[in-house]
Amino acid sequence: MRGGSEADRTPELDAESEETTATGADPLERLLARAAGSGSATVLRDPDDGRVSNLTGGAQALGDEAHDRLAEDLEAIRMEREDRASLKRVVGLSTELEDVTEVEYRQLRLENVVLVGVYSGSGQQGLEEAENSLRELAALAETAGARVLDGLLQRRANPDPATYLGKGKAQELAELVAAVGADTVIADTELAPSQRRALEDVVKVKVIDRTAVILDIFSQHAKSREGKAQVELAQLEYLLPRLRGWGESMSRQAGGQVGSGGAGMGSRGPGETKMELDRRKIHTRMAKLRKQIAGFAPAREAKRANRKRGEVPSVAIAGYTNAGKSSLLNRLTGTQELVQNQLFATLDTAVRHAETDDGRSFTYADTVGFVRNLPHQLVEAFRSTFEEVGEADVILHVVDGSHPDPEAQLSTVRDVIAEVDAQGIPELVAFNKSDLIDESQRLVLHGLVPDAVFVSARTGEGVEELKRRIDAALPVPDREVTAVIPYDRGELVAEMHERNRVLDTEYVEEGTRVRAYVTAEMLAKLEPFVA
Ligand SMILES: Nc1nc2c(ncn2[C@@H]2O[C@H](COP(=O)(O)OP(=O)(O)OP(=O)(O)O)[C@@H](O)[C@H]2O)c(=O)[nH]1
Ligand SMILES: [Mg+2]
Repeated sequence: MRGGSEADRTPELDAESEETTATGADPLERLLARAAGSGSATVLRDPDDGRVSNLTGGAQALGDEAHDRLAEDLEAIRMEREDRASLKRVVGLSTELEDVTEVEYRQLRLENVVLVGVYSGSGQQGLEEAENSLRELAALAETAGARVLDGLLQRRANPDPATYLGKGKAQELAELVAAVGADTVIADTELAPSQRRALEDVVKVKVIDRTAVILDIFSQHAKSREGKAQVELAQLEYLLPRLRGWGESMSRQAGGQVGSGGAGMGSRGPGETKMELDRRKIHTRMAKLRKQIAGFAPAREAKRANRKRGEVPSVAIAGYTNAGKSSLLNRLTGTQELVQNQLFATLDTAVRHAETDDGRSFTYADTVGFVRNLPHQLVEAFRSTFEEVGEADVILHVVDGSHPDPEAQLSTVRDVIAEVDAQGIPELVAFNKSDLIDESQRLVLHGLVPDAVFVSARTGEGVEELKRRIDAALPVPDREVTAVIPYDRGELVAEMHERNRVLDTEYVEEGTRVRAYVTAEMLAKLEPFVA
């Protein structure tokens, strides 16, 4: 049988050479045939990086163990083959409209996009990770106002330095784009300017990257003057190295589809109009923005210091975008914070007042959501809104428990918490959307963070427990005192009720006799009346 021949010891499993191998069209068959003879060493050459890996080890009889190993090898080979055979389509990405009433509004700026990504990890995990990232990109694109038609992934050791996808795959992408009538391709990465141009040349429609989409969303959503300035600065930083040749490849295309409906995703904000400005003007604008932003800091600090001075404890709500932070805040306080099934619905920090069950007041700060691979240009903008978290007494870390990869979300958020030096602050993890979580998922989440609270901002499940846990995590007045407060100093009694913990009250002739746990600050004020 052919399995024993020398020449067959190192079968090349390169997709291209598959069909042309003289000894048999199918590497699976070849391997089976060889295994049926005797186990000889099988060496696979990875066509991506040319590395050689030994898959089955030395020669041995085909015992149970060898059989298992063979099965594993076969599976690995099958997957390799599938990977190479075609681009992987990620299902369920399409955001085509179901509700016709939305059509009118969205047609104004509708872009039809196809998403592409390159991943290198091997096996199921690498693929899942890449798929999750592409799903998130789909949500981002939708938030930016686009309609996602399709999504493709290519497995490759490294993105192609010239065209991001390999040449052949880029051509396939071009065919798909034409077939579905897409007018934009979004790459799940930050493309080098030359990659973007080269890929545009192949696919013949506008190509943008993940960074551009996120910047676009931020520019649409920023409301405060500071937020707007920071986002514009980030956009200019992104634009600057991409100035040369921007749009060049487009104008080379006969009747390019780009620009027909005005500026689209990735080119709103300072993009299109300022593109004609020369670099010097952009630099001047950036310097001005930086100065403006620096000017905002003292005001922000003063506001924060004010809250600190009053010693009103604060809870910062942090978490991934779309985790349900604003929904939960609404549940906890009965306020109406903007809630949307969109990424970055909240871009500016909102502060709400609340009270513990025993009447102590504190504040909640809703913060901007996190996103995987936050563009580095935005890190500064993000950090300044996030600094508040560093001043909080408690961090309420909200995680979407129904998300496919909550662990990655947890660690992304914790990384940034560490970056703003807030790791010392007590963190309370709430797995939100418990209405969407089944028992097995609950167990997994419980394993991730054993003392987390399960809540549903939608049904209200767990909200009372969460409130209790927040109460318990807030700084406690811990100095026991008994004081008799004259009746004309009623404001002190009120303050004790509000910021401290009153154990009991009794009305005596000299005034109100109060026994309480108080903070150091309160104790100083009570000094003259201590019994
Ligand atoms: N099923 C379910 N959906 C929820 C729950 N909480 C929030 N949602 C939905 O999740 C989406 C996002 O909610 P938001 O409260 O805006 O999320 P956020 O974390 O504030 O998001 P950003 O402000 O964008 O960072 C909305 O569509 C909510 O209706 C929940 O407990 N269960
Ligand atoms: Mg929000």
